[in-house]
Amino acid sequence: MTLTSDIKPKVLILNAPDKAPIDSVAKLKEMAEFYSIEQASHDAVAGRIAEAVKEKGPFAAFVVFINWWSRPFPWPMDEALVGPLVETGCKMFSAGGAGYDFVDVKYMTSKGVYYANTPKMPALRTADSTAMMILQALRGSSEREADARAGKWFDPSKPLAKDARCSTLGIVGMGNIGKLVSEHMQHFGMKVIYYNRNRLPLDEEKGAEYVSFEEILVRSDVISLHCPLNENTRHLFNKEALTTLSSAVFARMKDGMIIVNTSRGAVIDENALVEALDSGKVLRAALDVYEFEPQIHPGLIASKHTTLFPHAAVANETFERDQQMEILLNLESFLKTGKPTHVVNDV
Ligand SMILES: O=CC(=O)O
Repeated sequence: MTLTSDIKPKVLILNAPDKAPIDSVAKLKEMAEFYSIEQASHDAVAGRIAEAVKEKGPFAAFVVFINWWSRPFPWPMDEALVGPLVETGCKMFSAGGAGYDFVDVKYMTSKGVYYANTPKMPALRTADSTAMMILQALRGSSEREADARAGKWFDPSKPLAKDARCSTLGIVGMGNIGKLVSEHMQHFGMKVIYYNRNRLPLDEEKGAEYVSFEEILVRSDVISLHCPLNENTRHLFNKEALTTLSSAVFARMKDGMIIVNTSRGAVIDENALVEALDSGKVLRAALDVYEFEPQIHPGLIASKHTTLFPHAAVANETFERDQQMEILLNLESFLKTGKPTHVVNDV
Protein backbone atom coordinates (compact mmCIF):
# COMPACT_ATOMS: atom_id res chain seq x y z
CA MET A 1 0.00 0.00 0.00
CA THR A 2 1.30 3.47 -0.81
CA LEU A 3 1.05 5.95 2.00
CA THR A 4 -0.88 9.09 1.07
CA SER A 5 0.67 12.40 2.06
CA ASP A 6 -2.10 12.84 4.64
CA ILE A 7 -0.87 9.99 6.74
CA LYS A 8 2.85 10.49 6.29
CA PRO A 9 4.61 11.23 9.57
CA LYS A 10 6.12 14.69 9.80
CA VAL A 11 9.81 15.25 10.44
CA LEU A 12 11.34 18.53 11.56
CA ILE A 13 14.91 19.12 10.37
CA LEU A 14 17.46 21.70 11.46
CA ASN A 15 19.38 22.68 8.28
CA ALA A 16 19.19 20.65 5.09
CA PRO A 17 21.16 17.43 4.41
CA ASP A 18 23.02 19.17 1.59
CA LYS A 19 25.89 16.67 1.20
CA ALA A 20 23.96 13.38 1.31
CA PRO A 21 23.27 11.72 -2.08
CA ILE A 22 19.99 12.95 -3.57
CA ASP A 23 18.61 9.36 -3.69
CA SER A 24 18.89 8.83 0.05
CA VAL A 25 17.01 12.07 0.69
CA ALA A 26 14.41 11.36 -2.02
CA LYS A 27 13.73 7.91 -0.55
CA LEU A 28 12.89 9.46 2.80
CA LYS A 29 10.72 12.13 1.24
CA GLU A 30 8.50 9.27 0.08
CA MET A 31 8.16 8.13 3.66
CA ALA A 32 7.68 11.40 5.54
CA GLU A 33 6.86 15.06 5.18
CA PHE A 34 9.78 17.35 5.98
CA TYR A 35 9.76 20.83 7.47
CA SER A 36 12.96 22.71 8.07
CA ILE A 37 14.24 25.42 10.37
CA GLU A 38 17.59 27.17 10.28
CA GLN A 39 20.47 26.92 12.71
CA ALA A 40 20.73 29.74 15.28
CA SER A 41 21.37 30.21 19.01
CA HIS A 42 19.69 27.96 21.59
CA ASP A 43 16.94 30.45 22.42
CA ALA A 44 16.25 31.37 18.81
CA VAL A 45 16.00 27.70 17.78
CA ALA A 46 13.80 27.00 20.82
CA GLY A 47 11.45 29.72 19.49
CA ARG A 48 11.56 28.29 15.95
CA ILE A 49 10.76 24.80 17.22
CA ALA A 50 7.85 26.01 19.34
CA GLU A 51 6.48 27.92 16.36
CA ALA A 52 6.91 24.96 13.97
CA VAL A 53 5.14 22.63 16.41
CA LYS A 54 2.26 25.07 16.71
CA GLU A 55 1.92 25.73 12.99
CA LYS A 56 2.93 22.44 11.37
CA GLY A 57 3.13 19.82 14.12
CA PRO A 58 2.92 17.30 15.55
CA PHE A 59 6.28 15.88 14.45
CA ALA A 60 7.40 12.27 14.80
CA ALA A 61 11.11 13.03 14.65
CA PHE A 62 13.60 15.89 14.88
CA VAL A 63 16.94 15.56 13.11
CA VAL A 64 19.83 18.00 13.02
CA PHE A 65 22.30 18.51 10.18
CA ILE A 66 24.89 20.85 11.64
CA ASN A 67 28.57 20.49 12.32
CA TRP A 68 30.21 21.26 15.63
CA TRP A 69 32.36 24.03 14.23
CA SER A 70 29.51 25.96 12.64
CA ARG A 71 28.20 28.47 15.12
CA PRO A 72 26.06 29.53 16.89
CA PHE A 73 25.20 26.17 18.40
CA PRO A 74 21.61 25.63 19.48
CA TRP A 75 22.89 23.39 22.29
CA PRO A 76 22.18 22.08 24.81
CA MET A 77 19.50 19.85 23.34
CA ASP A 78 17.46 20.08 26.54
CA GLU A 79 13.86 20.44 27.65
CA ALA A 80 13.87 24.18 26.93
CA LEU A 81 14.81 23.42 23.31
CA VAL A 82 12.88 20.27 22.44
CA GLY A 83 10.16 20.25 25.12
CA PRO A 84 7.37 21.33 22.72
CA LEU A 85 8.32 18.45 20.38
CA VAL A 86 8.49 15.88 23.17
CA GLU A 87 5.19 17.03 24.65
CA THR A 88 3.43 16.62 21.30
CA GLY A 89 4.60 13.06 20.70
CA CYS A 90 7.98 13.40 18.92
CA LYS A 91 9.76 10.12 19.64
CA MET A 92 13.14 10.37 17.96
CA PHE A 93 15.97 12.89 18.01
CA SER A 94 19.23 12.60 16.11
CA ALA A 95 22.25 14.78 15.35
CA GLY A 96 25.77 14.21 14.05
CA GLY A 97 28.70 13.08 16.17
CA ALA A 98 29.76 10.06 18.13
CA GLY A 99 29.68 12.26 21.25
CA TYR A 100 26.35 13.35 22.69
CA ASP A 101 27.41 15.37 25.70
CA PHE A 102 25.33 18.27 24.33
CA VAL A 103 22.12 16.24 24.72
CA ASP A 104 20.06 15.92 27.90
CA VAL A 105 19.71 12.18 27.48
CA LYS A 106 18.30 11.79 31.01
CA TYR A 107 15.41 14.05 30.10
CA MET A 108 14.80 12.17 26.85
CA THR A 109 14.89 8.80 28.58
CA SER A 110 12.48 10.03 31.27
CA LYS A 111 10.08 10.98 28.48
CA GLY A 112 10.49 7.67 26.65
CA VAL A 113 12.07 9.18 23.53
CA TYR A 114 15.16 8.05 21.62
CA TYR A 115 18.36 9.93 21.02
CA ALA A 116 20.40 8.47 18.14
CA ASN A 117 24.02 9.41 17.39
CA THR A 118 26.38 8.70 14.48
CA PRO A 119 29.16 6.48 15.87
CA LYS A 120 30.34 4.93 12.60
CA MET A 121 31.28 7.97 10.56
CA PRO A 122 33.81 9.44 13.03
CA ALA A 123 35.52 6.19 14.02
CA LEU A 124 38.17 5.61 11.35
CA ARG A 125 38.70 9.30 10.62
CA THR A 126 39.29 10.16 14.28
CA ALA A 127 41.41 7.04 14.81
CA ASP A 128 43.63 7.98 11.83
CA SER A 129 44.12 11.49 13.18
CA THR A 130 44.79 10.14 16.68
CA ALA A 131 47.48 7.83 15.32
CA MET A 132 49.07 10.79 13.57
CA MET A 133 48.91 12.87 16.77
CA ILE A 134 50.42 10.06 18.89
CA LEU A 135 53.32 9.82 16.42
CA GLN A 136 53.69 13.59 16.36
CA ALA A 137 53.81 13.73 20.16
CA LEU A 138 56.27 10.80 20.37
CA ARG A 139 58.52 12.59 17.89
CA GLY A 140 58.09 16.08 19.34
CA SER A 141 57.12 17.29 15.88
CA SER A 142 55.90 20.73 17.05
CA GLU A 143 59.30 21.58 18.55
CA ARG A 144 61.13 20.27 15.51
CA GLU A 145 58.89 22.16 13.10
CA ALA A 146 59.18 25.39 15.11
CA ASP A 147 62.97 25.06 14.96
CA ALA A 148 62.97 24.39 11.22
CA ARG A 149 60.71 27.38 10.58
CA ALA A 150 62.98 29.55 12.71
CA GLY A 151 66.00 28.50 10.65
CA LYS A 152 67.47 26.36 13.45
CA TRP A 153 68.99 23.02 12.56
CA PHE A 154 68.38 19.77 14.49
CA ASP A 155 69.30 20.21 18.14
CA PRO A 156 69.87 16.82 19.79
CA SER A 157 70.12 18.43 23.23
CA LYS A 158 66.33 18.83 23.19
CA PRO A 159 64.28 15.78 24.28
CA LEU A 160 64.68 13.25 21.47
CA ALA A 161 61.84 11.35 19.84
CA LYS A 162 60.50 8.50 21.91
CA ASP A 163 60.55 5.12 20.17
CA ALA A 164 57.05 3.75 19.59
CA ARG A 165 58.45 0.20 19.77
CA CYS A 166 59.65 0.76 23.34
CA SER A 167 56.51 2.60 24.47
CA THR A 168 53.26 1.56 26.05
CA LEU A 169 50.04 3.17 24.92
CA GLY A 170 47.23 3.37 27.50
CA ILE A 171 43.80 3.78 25.92
CA VAL A 172 41.04 5.12 28.14
CA GLY A 173 37.71 4.16 26.55
CA MET A 174 37.75 1.17 24.22
CA GLY A 175 34.78 1.91 21.96
CA ASN A 176 34.84 2.11 18.15
CA ILE A 177 37.61 4.73 18.08
CA GLY A 178 39.72 3.27 20.90
CA LYS A 179 39.75 -0.15 19.22
CA LEU A 180 40.93 1.28 15.90
CA VAL A 181 43.64 3.38 17.59
CA SER A 182 44.82 0.22 19.35
CA GLU A 183 45.13 -1.63 16.03
CA HIS A 184 46.81 1.32 14.29
CA MET A 185 49.42 1.78 17.03
CA GLN A 186 50.23 -1.93 17.34
CA HIS A 187 51.31 -1.68 13.68
CA PHE A 188 53.89 0.87 14.87
CA GLY A 189 55.08 -1.57 17.53
CA MET A 190 53.43 -0.04 20.59
CA LYS A 191 52.35 -2.24 23.48
CA VAL A 192 48.67 -1.39 24.07
CA ILE A 193 46.86 -1.54 27.40
CA TYR A 194 43.32 -0.28 27.88
CA TYR A 195 40.86 0.73 30.53
CA ASN A 196 37.14 0.59 29.89
CA ARG A 197 34.08 0.36 32.13
CA ASN A 198 33.78 -3.26 31.03
CA ARG A 199 36.34 -5.62 29.63
CA LEU A 200 35.85 -6.35 25.92
CA PRO A 201 35.12 -9.88 24.72
CA LEU A 202 38.45 -11.61 24.01
CA ASP A 203 37.99 -11.61 20.23
CA GLU A 204 37.58 -7.82 20.27
CA GLU A 205 40.70 -7.10 22.32
CA LYS A 206 42.97 -7.81 19.34
CA GLY A 207 46.24 -7.75 21.27
CA ALA A 208 45.33 -5.03 23.79
CA GLU A 209 45.56 -5.89 27.50
CA TYR A 210 42.74 -4.92 29.86
CA VAL A 211 44.01 -3.13 32.99
CA SER A 212 42.66 -0.98 35.82
CA PHE A 213 42.62 2.83 35.59
CA GLU A 214 45.50 2.95 38.08
CA GLU A 215 47.56 0.63 35.89
CA ILE A 216 46.97 2.93 32.93
CA LEU A 217 48.56 5.71 35.00
CA VAL A 218 51.45 3.57 36.20
CA ARG A 219 52.40 1.87 32.96
CA SER A 220 51.57 4.21 30.07
CA ASP A 221 54.16 6.26 28.22
CA VAL A 222 51.32 7.69 26.17
CA ILE A 223 47.71 7.98 27.31
CA SER A 224 45.07 8.47 24.61
CA LEU A 225 41.54 9.41 25.63
CA HIS A 226 38.53 7.94 23.84
CA CYS A 227 35.83 8.00 26.51
CA PRO A 228 32.57 9.95 26.31
CA LEU A 229 32.19 13.08 28.43
CA ASN A 230 29.72 12.53 31.26
CA GLU A 231 29.51 13.07 35.00
CA ASN A 232 31.95 10.19 35.60
CA THR A 233 34.58 11.36 33.15
CA ARG A 234 34.49 15.17 33.56
CA HIS A 235 37.97 16.12 34.80
CA LEU A 236 38.94 12.46 35.03
CA PHE A 237 42.44 13.81 34.42
CA ASN A 238 42.51 16.40 37.14
CA LYS A 239 45.18 17.87 39.35
CA GLU A 240 45.57 14.62 41.18
CA ALA A 241 46.22 12.66 38.05
CA LEU A 242 48.31 15.25 36.26
CA THR A 243 50.36 17.30 38.70
CA THR A 244 52.90 16.79 41.39
CA LEU A 245 50.41 17.57 44.15
CA SER A 246 50.67 14.93 46.84
CA SER A 247 48.17 12.52 45.48
CA ALA A 248 48.43 8.78 45.49
CA VAL A 249 47.03 8.66 41.98
CA PHE A 250 49.68 11.00 40.70
CA ALA A 251 52.51 9.27 42.49
CA ARG A 252 51.91 6.26 40.26
CA MET A 253 51.98 8.19 36.98
CA LYS A 254 55.11 8.14 34.84
CA ASP A 255 57.23 11.27 34.65
CA GLY A 256 57.54 12.64 31.14
CA MET A 257 54.46 10.89 29.82
CA ILE A 258 52.48 12.07 26.80
CA ILE A 259 48.76 12.74 26.70
CA VAL A 260 46.60 12.73 23.57
CA ASN A 261 42.98 13.79 23.56
CA THR A 262 40.59 13.49 20.62
CA SER A 263 37.52 12.74 22.76
CA ARG A 264 36.13 15.74 24.66
CA GLY A 265 38.15 18.57 26.18
CA ALA A 266 36.57 18.56 29.63
CA VAL A 267 37.78 15.01 30.33
CA ILE A 268 40.98 16.89 31.23
CA ASP A 269 41.18 19.80 33.66
CA GLU A 270 43.04 22.17 31.31
CA ASN A 271 44.59 24.28 34.08
CA ALA A 272 46.07 21.12 35.56
CA LEU A 273 47.38 20.03 32.16
CA VAL A 274 49.09 23.37 31.56
CA GLU A 275 50.70 23.13 35.01
CA ALA A 276 51.84 19.57 34.29
CA LEU A 277 53.30 20.58 30.91
CA ASP A 278 55.12 23.51 32.49
CA SER A 279 56.58 21.31 35.22
CA GLY A 280 57.61 18.61 32.73
CA LYS A 281 55.44 15.99 34.43
CA VAL A 282 53.71 15.73 31.07
CA LEU A 283 56.37 15.90 28.37
CA ARG A 284 53.99 16.59 25.50
CA ALA A 285 50.29 16.82 24.72
CA ALA A 286 48.49 16.44 21.40
CA LEU A 287 44.96 17.79 21.56
CA ASP A 288 42.02 18.11 19.21
CA VAL A 289 39.43 19.07 21.82
CA TYR A 290 39.30 21.69 24.57
CA GLU A 291 37.43 22.40 27.75
CA PHE A 292 35.94 25.69 26.52
CA GLU A 293 35.70 25.37 22.73
CA PRO A 294 36.28 27.29 20.56
CA GLN A 295 38.71 28.84 23.07
CA ILE A 296 42.06 27.16 23.57
CA HIS A 297 43.76 27.72 26.92
CA PRO A 298 46.55 30.32 26.35
CA GLY A 299 48.95 28.08 28.28
CA LEU A 300 48.42 25.31 25.73
CA ILE A 301 49.03 27.73 22.87
CA ALA A 302 52.15 29.12 24.54
CA SER A 303 53.66 25.71 25.29
CA LYS A 304 56.30 24.40 22.89
CA HIS A 305 55.27 20.89 23.83
CA THR A 306 51.76 20.84 22.44
CA THR A 307 50.36 19.77 19.08
CA LEU A 308 46.98 21.46 18.64
CA PHE A 309 44.11 20.76 16.25
CA PRO A 310 40.89 22.85 16.18
CA HIS A 311 38.44 19.95 16.81
CA ALA A 312 39.09 18.74 13.30
CA ALA A 313 40.40 15.21 13.85
CA VAL A 314 37.26 13.80 12.29
CA ALA A 315 37.03 16.19 9.39
CA ASN A 316 37.94 15.26 5.84
CA GLU A 317 36.45 15.67 2.38
CA THR A 318 33.82 12.97 2.84
CA PHE A 319 32.85 13.09 6.49
CA GLU A 320 29.89 15.49 6.15
CA ARG A 321 28.32 13.32 3.49
CA ASP A 322 28.79 10.18 5.59
CA GLN A 323 27.55 11.87 8.76
CA GLN A 324 24.40 13.07 7.02
CA MET A 325 23.82 9.59 5.60
CA GLU A 326 24.19 8.07 9.07
CA ILE A 327 21.60 10.48 10.46
CA LEU A 328 19.30 9.64 7.54
CA LEU A 329 19.78 5.93 8.26
CA ASN A 330 18.72 6.54 11.86
CA LEU A 331 15.64 8.28 10.54
CA GLU A 332 14.87 5.62 7.95
CA SER A 333 15.12 2.88 10.54
CA PHE A 334 12.87 4.86 12.89
CA LEU A 335 10.28 5.43 10.18
CA LYS A 336 10.29 1.74 9.23
CA THR A 337 10.58 0.06 12.62
CA GLY A 338 9.91 2.68 15.27
CA LYS A 339 13.55 2.53 16.44
CA PRO A 340 16.61 4.36 15.04
CA THR A 341 19.79 2.44 14.19
CA HIS A 342 22.17 3.93 16.75
CA VAL A 343 20.17 4.49 19.91
CA VAL A 344 22.15 5.74 22.94
CA ASN A 345 19.37 5.35 25.52
CA ASP A 346 17.09 2.50 26.54
CA VAL A 347 13.48 3.61 26.51
O1 LIG B 1 33.71 15.19 17.88
C1 LIG B 1 33.24 14.45 17.07
C2 LIG B 1 32.21 13.47 17.33
O2 LIG B 1 31.65 13.45 18.42
O3 LIG B 1 31.91 12.69 16.43
